[in-house]
Amino acid sequence: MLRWLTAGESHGPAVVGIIEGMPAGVGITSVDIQDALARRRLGYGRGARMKFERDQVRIMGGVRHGVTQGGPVVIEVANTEWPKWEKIMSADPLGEQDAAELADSARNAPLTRPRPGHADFTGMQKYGFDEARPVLERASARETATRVALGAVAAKFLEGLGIRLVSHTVAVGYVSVPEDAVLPTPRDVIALDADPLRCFHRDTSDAMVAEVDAAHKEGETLGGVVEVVAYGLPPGLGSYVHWDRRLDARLAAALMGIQAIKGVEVGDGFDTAARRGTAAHDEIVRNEEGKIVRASNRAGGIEGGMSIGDTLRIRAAMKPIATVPRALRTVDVSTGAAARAHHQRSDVCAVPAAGVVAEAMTALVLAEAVTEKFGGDSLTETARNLRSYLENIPEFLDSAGA
Ligand SMILES: Cc1cc2nc3c(=O)[nH]c(=O)nc-3n(C[C@H](O)[C@H](O)[C@H](O)COP(=O)(O)O)c2cc1C
Ligand SMILES: C=C(O[C@@H]1CC(C(=O)O)=C[C@@H](OP(=O)(O)O)[C@H]1O)C(=O)O
Repeated sequence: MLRWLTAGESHGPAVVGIIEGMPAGVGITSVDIQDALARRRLGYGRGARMKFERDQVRIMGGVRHGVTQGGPVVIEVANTEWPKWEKIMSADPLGEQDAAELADSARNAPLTRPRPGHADFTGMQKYGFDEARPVLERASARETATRVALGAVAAKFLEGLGIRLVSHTVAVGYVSVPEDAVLPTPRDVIALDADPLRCFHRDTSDAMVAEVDAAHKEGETLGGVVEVVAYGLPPGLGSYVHWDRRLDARLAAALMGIQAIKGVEVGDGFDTAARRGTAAHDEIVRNEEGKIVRASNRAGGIEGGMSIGDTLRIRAAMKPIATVPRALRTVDVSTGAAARAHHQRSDVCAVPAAGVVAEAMTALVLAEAVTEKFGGDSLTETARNLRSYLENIPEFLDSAGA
C-alpha cells in the first residue's frame, strides 16, 4: 500500500511531505526533487513570490546515498520567506516584547475582507476564526510544492518500470491548442519547460502570452486547462469491480484535489458525450504485425476503470486566480460594511504550474495502482512481477506495450 500526507503552512518554516510504502531501490536525490520543484515555478504570469522565494529541499528520511530504503520518505521544502513571518506564524506563544512588536506590524493586520473564490470566508465560519490568515495559510497552493516533491519520488519509481509522464498546457483563458495538435512525449519535456506557458504548440503559446499580458494590464486573472499524458502503462491498473478502485475515479479525485481545479476530463471526455457510438469508442483491431491494438485513443487509455495499455490522457480545468487585482466585492467582517477583497499580490495565471502539479498527482496515483497490482518491497521485485504478468497474458489477448 502506498500512502502519503502533506503538512505545513504557506508562510510557515517549511512545507513537508511523507510517502509510505515506496519500494526500496528507487534512485532519488535532493537534486532530482529540486529540479521537479523548479519546474513548478515555471510559467509566464506567475507572481512576485516566485521570483524572490526559493524551494530549499531536505530529504529527512527513507533515502540513503541516493536510493530509497523501503521506509517512509520524508521531504522538507523550506520556505525561504520564513524569517519575515517567524513571529506571525510562530508555533509557540510569543513573549511580551515580540507580541507587542507584532501588534504594530502592518504585515500582521487582520485579514477581515475575505476573498471570494478562496477558502477564506467559509473557512472562518467552519473553524471559528475572526480573520482569514489561519485559513489561507493552509489553503494556499504553496502546499503543492510537497505534492511535486513526493510526485518526483513516484515518477522515479514509475520510470524504473518504463512508465513516463508528460504534462502540458492546452488552454489559457479562451486560447486553446488546436484539436489536432501533436501530443508531447517524454522526449519533448525540455522543449516544453522552455516554453513560457509550457504549451507544445508554438503559435498558441504566443497567443497565450498575449492573453496573459492583456489580463495583467486590465487587473484581471486567468485560468485554463492542462493535460497529463502517461506512456508505457500496462493494461489492468485499477479495476471495474468497485467504484473506488476505478483508475479514472482515482485520477479524477487526485486532480480535483488540486487548489482551483474545477473540472476533470478523461480522454475526449466531454466531446465524446456529443458523439454517436460508432465515432466514440476505440475499436480493437490487429496491426500489420498481427498484434492486437486500438484503432484510436478517444477513451484516453482507460476503459472499465482500468488502464488498457495505451497512452493515458487526462485533463484538468483551472479557474482563474481568485485574488483578482481589480478586487472583488466582499464584506469586512469586522464592521459588516461592504468592502473590496483583500489583495496584496498574486499570480495572474498559474496554469503552467498546475500542469506540473497535475503530473505529480497522476504519478502518485499511478504509483499507488502499480504497487497495489504488482506489490514488491524493492523496485527489482516490482519490475519482476510486472514482467511476469505481461509475459503471462495469454497470446490471444496480448496488447501490452502498445
Ligand atoms: C500552482 C497554483 C498557484 C496558485 N497561485 C495562486 C495565487 O497566487 N493567488 C491566488 O489567489 N490563488 C492561487 N491559486 C489558487 C488558489 O489556491 C485557489 O483558488 C484557492 O485554493 C481556492 O480554490 P478552490 O475553491 O478550488 O479550493 C493557485 C493554485 C495553484 C494550483
Ligand atoms: C507560494 C506559492 O504559491 C502561492 C499560492 C497562493 C494561493 O493563494 O494559493 C498565493 C500566492 O502566495 P502569496 O499570497 O504569499 O503571494 C502564491 O505565491 C507557491 O506556489 O510556491
